[in-house]
Amino acid sequence: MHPDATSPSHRIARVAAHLNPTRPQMEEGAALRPAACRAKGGAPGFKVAVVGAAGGIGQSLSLLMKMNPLVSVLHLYDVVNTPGVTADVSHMDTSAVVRGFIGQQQLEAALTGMDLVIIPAGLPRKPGMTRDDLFNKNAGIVRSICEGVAKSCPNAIVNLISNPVNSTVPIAAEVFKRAGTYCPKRLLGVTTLDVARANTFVAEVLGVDPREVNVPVVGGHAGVTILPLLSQVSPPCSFTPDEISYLTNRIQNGGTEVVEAKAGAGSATLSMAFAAAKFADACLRGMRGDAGIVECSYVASEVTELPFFASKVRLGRGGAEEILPLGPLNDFERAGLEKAKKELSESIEKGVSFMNK
Ligand SMILES: NC(=O)c1ccc[n+]([C@@H]2O[C@H](COP(=O)([O-])OP(=O)(O)OC[C@H]3O[C@@H](n4cnc5c(N)ncnc54)[C@H](O)[C@@H]3O)[C@@H](O)[C@H]2O)c1
Ligand SMILES: O=C(O)C[C@H](O)C(=O)O
Repeated sequence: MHPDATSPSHRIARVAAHLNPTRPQMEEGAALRPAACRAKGGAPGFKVAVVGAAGGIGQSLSLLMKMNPLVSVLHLYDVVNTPGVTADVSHMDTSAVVRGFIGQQQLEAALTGMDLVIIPAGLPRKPGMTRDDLFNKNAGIVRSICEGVAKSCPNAIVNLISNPVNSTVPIAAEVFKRAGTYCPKRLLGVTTLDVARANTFVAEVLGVDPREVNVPVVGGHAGVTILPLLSQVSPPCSFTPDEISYLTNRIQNGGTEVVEAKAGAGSATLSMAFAAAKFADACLRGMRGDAGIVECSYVASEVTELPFFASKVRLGRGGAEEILPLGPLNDFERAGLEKAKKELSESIEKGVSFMNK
């Protein structure tokens, strides 16, 4: 260590370097290092990147991940506005060291060494659009980010949020296959918001606390592909046919409900950040070796004849260690499953074809 390294003037110089937003590190790709003022690198925990960190989901998600005690290093990457988000989040007095990265030339630095990469990058819907209408813009964004993952942190677990999830997960799988880094267990499409909505709406109907309710939601993440299994709600309960129809419709259209309420200002961001943080926390606990961590996720699967499907998965050190079976379905759910599979199959094919063009 330099003899003056711990002197007050040396420490102040390093703090000042951080506070100058035009300092050379940012241009050279070395990133914001607010915590470099003191050696904090010893804190145990995982290295997590949020890609799309300056967006509606990304900002709240960055805040929530900074609050997670399992995170020791938090990298925030976006193509715009990361310095401000990074400076802001880095002032939270929690232990994770926060570093910011901006622009394609810093993607590699942002991803190198990461254990978990959470991707909420890409355009959100406006009223009148389907998630599939985002395909043309978001497919390329997801491809380039996943190429970065394959190159810089091929062993990281990926939580993919960008829509249309039913197609972006197959795109990511193709990118990793081409790079020779594909491990199906490590690629997880985030469908936790469907479960959060299902728990909320079911709890409203039952008149109980949503935290006591767990509704498996299987299939995919768009319209009829979102299939809540209301016959398998925990704790066990029953619904009238009207309640089943109301709940299924509301859960399948929860995203559209928010898009319409926001009236052109985007889609779900706050509830999504909450759901993504919950899912990431479950992944991190699994990676740490905790037992019995089960969440729904859209993954490579043999639960149906389709190559990807959302269902309950057991999370472990390597990601989705086990894909759990669907369990017994009633007639209504079996009919829903057939509709879901038809649409899912087209969305999966669309993602794979995009990569084969
Ligand atoms: N899986 C889900 O349940 C779910 C829920 C809500 C939203 N979403 C999806 O998440 C995505 C983001 O939504 P949002 O509301 O945060 O949108 P947003 O527009 O507010 O933010 C997106 C961010 O991505 C960034 N970005 C664009 N291209 C990028 C790239 N190549 N690399 C890194 N960052 C890039 C943008 O600069 C922006 O900051 C959308 O596709 C949306 O449909 C998914
Ligand atoms: O509905 C959207 O477009 C965003 C997201 O997929 C959601 O379910 O809220």
